[in-house]
Amino acid sequence: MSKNQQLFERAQRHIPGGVNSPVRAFGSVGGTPRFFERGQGAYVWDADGQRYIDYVGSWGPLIVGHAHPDVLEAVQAAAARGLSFGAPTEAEIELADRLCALLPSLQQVRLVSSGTEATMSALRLARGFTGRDKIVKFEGCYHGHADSLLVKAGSGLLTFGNPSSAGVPAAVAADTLVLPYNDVVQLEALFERLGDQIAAVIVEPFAGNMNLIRPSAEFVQAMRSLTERHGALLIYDEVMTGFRVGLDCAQGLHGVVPDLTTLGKVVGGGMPLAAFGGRADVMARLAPLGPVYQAGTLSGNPVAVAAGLATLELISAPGVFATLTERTTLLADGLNRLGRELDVPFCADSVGAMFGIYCAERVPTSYAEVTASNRERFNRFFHAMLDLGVYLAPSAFEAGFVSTVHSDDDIEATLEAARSALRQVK
Ligand SMILES: NCC(=O)CCC(=O)O
Repeated sequence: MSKNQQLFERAQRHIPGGVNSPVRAFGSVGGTPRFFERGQGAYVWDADGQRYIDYVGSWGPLIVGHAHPDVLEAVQAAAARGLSFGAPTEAEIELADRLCALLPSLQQVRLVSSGTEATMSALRLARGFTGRDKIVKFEGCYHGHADSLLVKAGSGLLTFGNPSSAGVPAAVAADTLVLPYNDVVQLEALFERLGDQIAAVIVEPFAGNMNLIRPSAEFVQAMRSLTERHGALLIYDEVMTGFRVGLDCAQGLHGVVPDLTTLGKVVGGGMPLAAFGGRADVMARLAPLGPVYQAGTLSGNPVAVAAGLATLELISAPGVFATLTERTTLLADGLNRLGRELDVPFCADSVGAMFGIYCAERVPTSYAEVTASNRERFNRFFHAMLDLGVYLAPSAFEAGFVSTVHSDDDIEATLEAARSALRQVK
């Protein structure tokens, strides 16, 4: 038995499924999850000493790669001053100032510890602000694991074929209205019918939890104008896209000013940190100013804030995002070329430093199209790549991530591996 297999056996004794988050299990691709011992730059090493080029990056946060010296130094210095105070610190102000400077839609921001907390809190705030109960989400979008959002959700729910979680009271789910992503006609019809009861529309502005799906310009425009017209809030869930698709996030690329934004992953640089923020009049409804309660012992944790600040500093340097975007495009273009060359229904797409790989003839634009892709071929491709030293997300429904330390050589090696993998799975 390999060390990975031994660890997996051991893990399953006291940890359900052997993992602390379902997407880590190789539940849909099969086989043994890799147990990582170390990460450096663009690479990770598993318990058997195998090295992989890593395109998961802890599911998004590691935009400057593993163990970046600047991030480590900031974290170590902060840790030496104390792990947590449960009281305000100056560094929190710095991070809030920085986020508000980077995103014009943020007038005020509150720090929390996970993306789930950010979306859950933003929704409660939207409901408290509007005095309305209903929310609109889109099929295949994943906004963390708060009850009201686990309805027709993407990520692990889609991967494991259980898109609406058990344990969510029917009464809670009843206030979550779910529509197909990119369907303007249905969105207009819903607002026509129930517009005065809808507190908010929450959306992944590029869907990254059902692989990578782009919104159409009409869809983006409709979400903004309909919410505005009907007194509902538009929540851009940028936990994944924030500082990942660009320094001005998806909202910058769309030219949209949402009412509220949620952030996570990159803002914490690999530490548990997330945020939600937006219009000052809305944020003023939060306790201790207003009646909407939201709290956290570790919110704005100084060690996490240090990691976030150091990461944002690194990616704010001139040219960083241009290079990141170029490299990610190089990867997607190369994968598209291989699909054509080898005559396999296989293609890719990318936005900023985020990419999608599809075992399909062309890039899907909807949940229906993406779920019609060839999952069985993806699973074999995943394993072939893993054997060749490339770590992709173990699911046909998750986006991939490139970091600032993936070199042109890494991309080239990945494309070489993909050529051989595609030949195997053809
Ligand atoms: N798309 C998956 C995630 O973004 C979150 C990772 C997790 O659920 O562990």
